[in-house]
Amino acid sequence: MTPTSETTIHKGLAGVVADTTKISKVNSETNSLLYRGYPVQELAARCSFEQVAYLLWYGELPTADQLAEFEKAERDGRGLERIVKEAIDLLPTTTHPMDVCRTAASILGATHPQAADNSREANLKKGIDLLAAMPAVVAYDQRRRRSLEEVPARGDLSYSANFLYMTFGEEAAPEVVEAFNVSMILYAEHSFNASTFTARVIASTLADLHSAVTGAIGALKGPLHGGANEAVMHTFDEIIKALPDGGDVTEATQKWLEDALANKKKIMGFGHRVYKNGDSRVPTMKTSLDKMVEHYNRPDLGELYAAMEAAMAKEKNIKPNLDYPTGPVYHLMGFDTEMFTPLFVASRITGWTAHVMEQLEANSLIRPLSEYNGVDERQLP
Ligand SMILES: CC(=O)SCCNC(=O)CCNC(=O)[C@H](O)C(C)(C)COP(=O)(O)OP(=O)(O)OC[C@H]1O[C@@H](n2cnc3c(N)ncnc32)[C@H](O)[C@@H]1OP(=O)(O)O
Ligand SMILES: O=C([O-])CC(=O)C(=O)O
Repeated sequence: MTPTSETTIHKGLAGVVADTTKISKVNSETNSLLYRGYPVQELAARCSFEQVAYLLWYGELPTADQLAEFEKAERDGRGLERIVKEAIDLLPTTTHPMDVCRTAASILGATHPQAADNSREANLKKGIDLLAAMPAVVAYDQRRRRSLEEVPARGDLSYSANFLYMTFGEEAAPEVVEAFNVSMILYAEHSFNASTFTARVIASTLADLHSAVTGAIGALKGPLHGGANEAVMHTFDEIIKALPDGGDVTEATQKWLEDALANKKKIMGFGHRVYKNGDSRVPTMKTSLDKMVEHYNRPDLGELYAAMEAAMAKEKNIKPNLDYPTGPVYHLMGFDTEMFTPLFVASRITGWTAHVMEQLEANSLIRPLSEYNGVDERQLP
């Protein structure tokens, strides 16, 4: 079929249902999100990120024995091979951490013994190896930017506790580990978002899983997608910088927003392609933010968060998405702003790879059509 000017174009594929999935259900009418049928809020309240990763990949929550085996595989894979560290060391510290993650994912693929094997069994192994390695990549990169020595992984800690330990060199408080675990669970999966769809497009050509993940990292980097969690913090920094001593945060935020909207800027951390009445994950993450604001005694950040949310509601009637509360949570934990989206990567590896496996189970090359609107056929001079 050759599209004509009468063909309906679905710009940005908005509203297009491209395939079925059993992995998650995003329901904008009920403002809900299910992973394999379970409400994400319940998973965040009662499960570890490791349990959720297992659920996304295998379709069911693990039994105690299955979880023990799964956790052992994740803990065994925590170290970083020398080649990955050497490659990271070759990159200047001006390199964006998302480029470091993308490079690391590519090297992990180039050196994986089962790289070319696209069986489900091999892809599960590659998935857990990536899940185990990415925290080490992020922690290694964060520390080298601060001229600090690498901290080796601890096999006696959970995924989240070890992630924080490797990054900051000391055990985090239980409430901080809990908030981090919640963020990992909420970021894990969200149906056909741009980076997951990228992974599925790449998988549909029968390329290998690491290629799909590497491409997905590139798609996540943009500020209209995962990069928004960093951008939220840049917004807060700008408002704080412009705030005169003893100035009113609400007024300063309102002014910043009016200027930004007058300049036709998109306000990062707000709006969503699917949810038009608020993101299902925000209330859970906001509760974690409140706990972190209290834990670190930073009511000023809580105030700024509330001021921008209220100003956006007044000016545009647009609600926050998950990146809005997550950015300040990671800031309070001590991560550099540029490390926020790599944290999203570490979590979303689970969703991406679950989708790669699902795509391969009933594959069809993803190749839409385009309507040509360039110059008519003509002769060479
Ligand atoms: C984890 C995630 O990836 S969640 C998304 C993270 N991304 C962001 O936070 C970036 C900021 N948000 C946005 O740019 C958008 O809301 C998107 C890209 C997420 C969704 O966009 P779309 O569904 O394509 O909606 P679209 O951009 O067409 O917006 C519809 C209207 O709302 C406005 N709008 C939407 N979001 C915003 C925003 N954040 N700031 C200002 N205006 C906005 C648009 O300007 C547009 O207005 P118009 O009709 O007057 O032109
Ligand atoms: O679904 C989307 O378009 C973006 C998003 O919230 C996510 O990937 O978590």
